[in-house]
Amino acid sequence: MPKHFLMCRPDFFTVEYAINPWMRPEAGADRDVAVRQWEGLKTAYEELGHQVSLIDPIAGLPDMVFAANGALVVGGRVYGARFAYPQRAAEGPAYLRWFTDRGYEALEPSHVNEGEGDFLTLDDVILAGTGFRTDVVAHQEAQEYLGRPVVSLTLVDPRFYHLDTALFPIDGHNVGYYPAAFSPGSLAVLRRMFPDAVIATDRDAEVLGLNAVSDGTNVVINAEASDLHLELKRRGYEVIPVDLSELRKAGGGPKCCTLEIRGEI
Ligand SMILES: NC(=[NH2+])NCCC[C@H](N)C(=O)O
Repeated sequence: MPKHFLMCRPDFFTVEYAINPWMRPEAGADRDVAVRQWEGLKTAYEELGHQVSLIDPIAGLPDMVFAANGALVVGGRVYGARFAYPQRAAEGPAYLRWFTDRGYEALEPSHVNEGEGDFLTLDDVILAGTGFRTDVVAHQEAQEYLGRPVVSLTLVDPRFYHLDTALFPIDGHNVGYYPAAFSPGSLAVLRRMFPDAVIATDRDAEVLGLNAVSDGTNVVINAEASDLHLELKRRGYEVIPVDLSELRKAGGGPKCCTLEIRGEI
């Protein structure tokens, strides 16, 4: 089944502030390299038959490339984002406007939440992260608006500040995740819900290997996550490695650059 993704070209990408432990403004980042790597990701999706729509980047919003944070779209309904840090605040309304301009039904959120960075949608449940960015009350707001069960998971390692840095849906019913990123209670929930999950190693997690995008057959994943590649191949998945090393300097990977639009209007 082809998917529909929203992406944002990193034309204004920089690392000029630090809101997660990956970001080192003094080290900077190369925008041209970032654009080239991002083009590689977009091409990978298109070659797999997925549709990519684009939102115009805005000068002064260097993290806008991380489209996953812009909203959560399920069944054609758009739950808007409200960013935790002022540096990214203007992205929420910009992404929301992209959808309302195209006729989508949308909710302006009352609570802090960073879209698909912290909400990952499976067939029967939405997994929702909290602890660093998204307020747990936003989980309830999303459940009420989208009419899907939302399960809250608490993140405890600041390197894995969004749920999508520590876990990814492999298909509609199973996930891969990094156990050390979760609180003991949340880890017990994951073990109960997903007894057959793919468990990532420290090495996978440290290259943001969990920040992957699967269509149920193909997994688009950071090139360096070699342990995960092997395990996914062993399970019969097609591994599509991408190099997003320049965007990782801002704490992002393939999934961060990708907002899935589920259910057209
Ligand atoms: N979905 C994601 N994990 N996005 C990555 C966002 C990176 C961005 N620099 C931030 O800290 O907000």
